Formats: sequence, C-alpha cells, structure tokens
Amino acid sequence: MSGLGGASVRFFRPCPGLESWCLRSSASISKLNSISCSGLCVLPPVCRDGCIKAVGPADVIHSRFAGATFESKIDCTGKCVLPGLVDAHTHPVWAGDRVHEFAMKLAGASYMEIHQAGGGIHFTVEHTQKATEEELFTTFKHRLERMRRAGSTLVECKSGYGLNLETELKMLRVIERARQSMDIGISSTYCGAHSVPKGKTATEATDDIINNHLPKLKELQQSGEIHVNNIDVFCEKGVFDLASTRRILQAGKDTGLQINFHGDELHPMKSAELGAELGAQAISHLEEVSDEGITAMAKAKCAAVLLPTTAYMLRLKQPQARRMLDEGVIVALGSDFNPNAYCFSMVSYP
Ligand SMILES: N=CN[C@@H](CCC(=O)O)C(=O)O
Repeated sequence: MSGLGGASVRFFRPCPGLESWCLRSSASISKLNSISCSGLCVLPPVCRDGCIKAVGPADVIHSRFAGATFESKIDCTGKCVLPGLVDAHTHPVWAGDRVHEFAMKLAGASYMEIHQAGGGIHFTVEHTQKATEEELFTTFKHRLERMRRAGSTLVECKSGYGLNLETELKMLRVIERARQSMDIGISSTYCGAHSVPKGKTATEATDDIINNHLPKLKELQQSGEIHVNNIDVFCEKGVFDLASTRRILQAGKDTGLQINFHGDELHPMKSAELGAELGAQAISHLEEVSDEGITAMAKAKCAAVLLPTTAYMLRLKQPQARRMLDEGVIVALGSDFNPNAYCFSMVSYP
C-alpha cells in the first residue's frame, strides 16, 4: 500500500456505518480507520509516517493491533478515504493577478499575443519584483493552505516571476520558508527561464542564467540556505528556443538539479525529444508533442505532466493522454495554478 504522499490514488467506496479511530501505540501515534459495510469491516491503520499499515476485516486487524490504544474516534460515515494528491506543476508565488486579461482573452486575444504585448508573465514579473518577501510569503501560504484543503499533500512549486537573480532568489527563499514551516510536501523548482526579461535577448538571458544564477544557486544550496530540486525552462517559440533550452537545462543538470520543464505547449518544438535525450525527470504541457517525442519519452522513462485546466482556459487542444499511456509514458497531472489559470484543486475546476 502506498504512502499518503505517494502518487497513486485509491478510493474506498463510502459505505454506511463507516468509522475510524486514532490509536496511540508505544512507538507512535497512529490512526485506525474502520470501514464497516454490511457486516464486513475494513480497517486501514495509518501510522505517523503516513503509510497505511494494513487493510482487512475488522476482527483480523483488531487482533493484529490488539496492543494498541485508540486516541480518538472519527466518524467517516458517507465519506471516502483517499491518499493525498500530488500536484506536479504550480506557479504559486507571485504578486499581481491578471484578472484584467480575461476580458482580452474573451475578446479573442491568444496567450502569446498578450505576452508579446508586454502583459502575461511580464505583468506578473513587474509586480513580483516590487513585492516584499513577506507579502509573497503571506499570499503563498494562503494558496498552499487552500491546495491542502483541496486534497494536495505534495506540490511542485516554481519560481519564475523574478527573472532577475535577486527576485528569483526571493521567490526560492519564500518556497523554502513554506517547505520548512508548513504541513505539506514541496518540490522546489528554479524557473529563471520562464520568460525573456524585458531589455534582454534570449541569448543574453541564457548567458545570465548560466553564468550568474546557477552558480549562486549552487552556493546557497551548499550552504543549506535553500533547497531546490528541479530546473525549468519555458521552451516555446518566441521565448526560449531549443538551443537555449538545451544549454540552460544541461547547466542545471550539471549543478545537480533534476530537469522538469515546459515543452511543446503552443508550438511543436521537439521539447520531448530534447528532454528524453537529456534525461529529464518530467516535461509539462505537451499539447503539441510529436509522435517521435512520445516514443522517446516512453523509452527514457520521462514523465509527462499534463495540465488539463490550462488547455481548457487557453483553448488549446488537450494533450494526448490516452496515446501516451498506451505507449508506456508515465503520465502525471498538475493544476498549473498561476495568475492566468487560477486553479487550486486537482479534482475540480476553480
Ligand atoms: N506556459 C508557461 N507558464 C505557465 C503560465 C504562467 C503565466 O502565464 O503566468 C504555464 O505553465 O501555464
């Protein structure tokens, strides 16, 4: 049985008379859930480590845990018990919402048209650069709490609305603070290549990331000030092309980060092929992935992180989830919570 923070989700059918207890053993506080259904009881005791220890008929489980004492009783009548959800792609640290852009979108403007006109990510960057660390932490904390209430127990959290070193580090420190203080798992992603900063070319931005951002990140990782797991790039026409993406991802990998990037979202970029070649852990979006890209990802065991809310909101075609699964690609899901796609929950639209 997988841990509650694991990727698999199992549903227990709600049934009448379902009860659960918390129990205290000599070693740890554990929970003992009891599902009583037409004479059959299923008791999944949950230990402090988050793992379900056993599932079975009540009498079997009771005799197995006979020495344990119950701490409290939780009535789960009409409810179901399910492990925590993993949200594999979010942009939750920012200031400057983009509600005003919805009117432009409804009038027919595309995501890239708004971006190229200086809005979109640029708008959020402007506000995030001006925000204090405290302001960012307060709103981030509130968003994480809402995600947790919606069932997510592990959330991948990206920087990427700083673009300059100072603000990217501010965002990563905010993520680190939450990682240490909140009751939710966090996988932290440096996304300094989320967009080309105003006044720079993509090549200049790439050089800045490789020569300045990544060495500083490595220093802070080594001193234990921050813990970053992944590196991300928005590999897209008009943002970072395949060559720049390759340079940044390779440099990130060389500093010990896992590759987890945006690819093949609005245009076919051969991002999937690149990710597979570089040993990427995951690639997100993939609405425009090629057949060869799907095959390469399956072979390389590179996970596809699909973001149905985003495809819906941006009116993109939905990614080929069934085809990917049939080809043997690992498929994960993300809410893609960001100021453009305001979705906290993995199980429903906002
Ligand atoms: N596509 C690029 N990045 C985000 C959107 C970020 C934003 O628009 O603020 C995404 O994953 O959908």
